[in-house]
Amino acid sequence: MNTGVVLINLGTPASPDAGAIRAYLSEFLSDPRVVEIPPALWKPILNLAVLPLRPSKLVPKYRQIWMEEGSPLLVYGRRLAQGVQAQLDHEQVPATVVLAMRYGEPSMQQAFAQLRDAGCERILVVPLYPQFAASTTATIFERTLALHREARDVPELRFVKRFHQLPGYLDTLAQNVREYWREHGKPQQLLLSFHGLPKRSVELGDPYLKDCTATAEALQLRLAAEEVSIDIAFQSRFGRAEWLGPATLSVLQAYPGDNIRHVDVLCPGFVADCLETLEEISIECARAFSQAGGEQFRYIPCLNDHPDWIRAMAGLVRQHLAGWPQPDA
Ligand SMILES: C=CC1=C(C)c2cc3[nH]c(cc4nc(cc5[nH]c(cc1n2)c(C)c5CCC(=O)O)C(CCC(=O)O)=C4C)c(C)c3C=C
Ligand SMILES: [Fe+2]
Ligand SMILES: [Fe+2]
Repeated sequence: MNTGVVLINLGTPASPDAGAIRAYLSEFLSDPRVVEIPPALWKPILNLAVLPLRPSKLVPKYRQIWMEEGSPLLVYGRRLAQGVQAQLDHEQVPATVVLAMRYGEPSMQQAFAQLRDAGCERILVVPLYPQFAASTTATIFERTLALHREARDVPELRFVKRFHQLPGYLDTLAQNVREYWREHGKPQQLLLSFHGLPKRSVELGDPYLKDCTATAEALQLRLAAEEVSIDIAFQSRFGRAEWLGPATLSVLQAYPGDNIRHVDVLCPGFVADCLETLEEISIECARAFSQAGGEQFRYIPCLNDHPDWIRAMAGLVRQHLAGWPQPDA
């Protein structure tokens, strides 16, 4: 009997064109786990304002970050899946590793079909989000079950909830920062920028804010000897509701007024670089910081396909596969 592992990230448009971006946003923003406004109110806003207007604004942004092989989120996701497969093969852990996206392609449906065709009767589902939010991780759990709703022969399933305390994740992030500083020198300030969430999600019980705070504290401990001040902020606000704060953009705009003019930004909530890091942080936020009087803005890349991160992810998979008995054992 074979074992499958599916690594799942958010998803990204198939091309940096308005049509593909619209199709992606339509699927993403129609998920009631992502936008928790009653559908009768949200559908008209989505169809009459967001989908007609937002894609054309995003075209130049996606074009700026697009890589030769495709969207960075997908490119790094593929490299991670291939790397984890190679690492597990090397460790003689028998498992088939595939990549899927919650929205767009490669779809979760395709991934589960591929694993079923490979004879996998046990599947480990690994959302690529270190911190748990209902709008990211829970929707993957739900979609997994929904995709098997009609099936007659359902595989055994295990789910990874989060991995913000995984030593390999934290150590590789801290090591990346240390190496960056050794090579380029230290900043006055390190800003940890996490993807934001509506405040209401946390009030309703999402552990996301606690997970982000715990991640920041763990990184702070690992970087204490560097003696660089560390702040935490939340980026990528969407819509009119109140989101977690402080907002990354406002924090950066306020720094020069406090005489902080050399800043490094790290985005520990994203394991792969994407629009939100390469465009929103590295371009938009960098520009705003400079306009506010900042002098040096540096963005430290995500874990992407770092060999230590690939090994850490393979280790996480190994841990979660442990003790899963073969039916004939
Ligand atoms: C209600 C809206 C949104 C919530 C809640 C949200 C949470 C959330 N998102 C990520 C990770 C990513 N988001 C990305 C893009 C993106 N996110 C939203 C909206 C919400 N996100 C939108 C509308 C978009 C598309 C771009 C835009 O219009 O600004 C991406 C990048 C995709 C890419 O193609 O590169 C990622 C990754 C997390 C981790 C999270 C909650 C914790
Ligand atoms: Fe998002
Ligand atoms: Fe954004």
